[in-house]
Amino acid sequence: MSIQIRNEGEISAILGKTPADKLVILNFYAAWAEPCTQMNQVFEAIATASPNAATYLSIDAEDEANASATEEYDVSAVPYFLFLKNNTFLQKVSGADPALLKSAVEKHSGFGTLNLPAKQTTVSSGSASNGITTADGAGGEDLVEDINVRLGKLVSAAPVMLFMKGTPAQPQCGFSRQLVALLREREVRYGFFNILADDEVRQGLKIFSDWPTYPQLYYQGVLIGGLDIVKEEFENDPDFLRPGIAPPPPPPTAD
Ligand SMILES: N[C@@H](CCC(=O)N[C@@H](CS)C(=O)NCC(=O)O)C(=O)O
Repeated sequence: MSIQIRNEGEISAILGKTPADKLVILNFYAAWAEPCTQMNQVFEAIATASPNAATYLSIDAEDEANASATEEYDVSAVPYFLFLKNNTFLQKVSGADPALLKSAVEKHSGFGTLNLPAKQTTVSSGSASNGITTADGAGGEDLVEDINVRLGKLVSAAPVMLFMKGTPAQPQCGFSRQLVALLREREVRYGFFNILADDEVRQGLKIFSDWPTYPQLYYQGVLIGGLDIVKEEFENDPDFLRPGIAPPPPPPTAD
């Protein structure tokens, strides 16, 4: 079984007492992201099949207590696996790719071939980005359709979804930083997508939602707006986005 990390200090303590030749694998995940659920199962299956091959750490990338770790290890998307030995970076595996994760463990642990149940090593049909599994577009009309299908899934990936520049732990723009601070202040739980890591989403969502800028906040797949709108909503309604209470309808257009 992997070790569930509760704060950044636990990672340092474990790294500090791990022998120099032993592999350490950090699994950064988000609870709301379906590809993370799948990869968490693969991670646990590997840890169970080969408990001595590595020290296996599971880290909730959205937990405030782990914010400095996600910053230090530059986690901009989940699932995200980091391979370390003697505190030195060896490899990262980003996205939901069970076969790649398995082969990276085999390569760096020196423990040979891992025997896992077949279903644990099947690569899903899509590629993963920012924690969301996407369809592989074939081109032309199919591709356009796939982008819209993908965006439709993305905006509903969590009840409250924030599309931002950077991550909550490391916002890359003042507007995104302010919106993260507002949500944190109001204790709103949300999923996030770093649009700087995916230009297709960055440009596509502007058209899809007819909103030209970031951040963009969605509630149950419906656009609420950018920073100015969300700020206004919080000022006008103390219950805005409070769990169990629906927000007012979204504004018709960006100005
Ligand atoms: N007043 C806007 C500010 C947001 C904004 O102007 N964002 C710009 C700069 S970070 C943006 O996203 N530009 C489009 C882009 O970078 O793709 C709001 O309420 O959200």
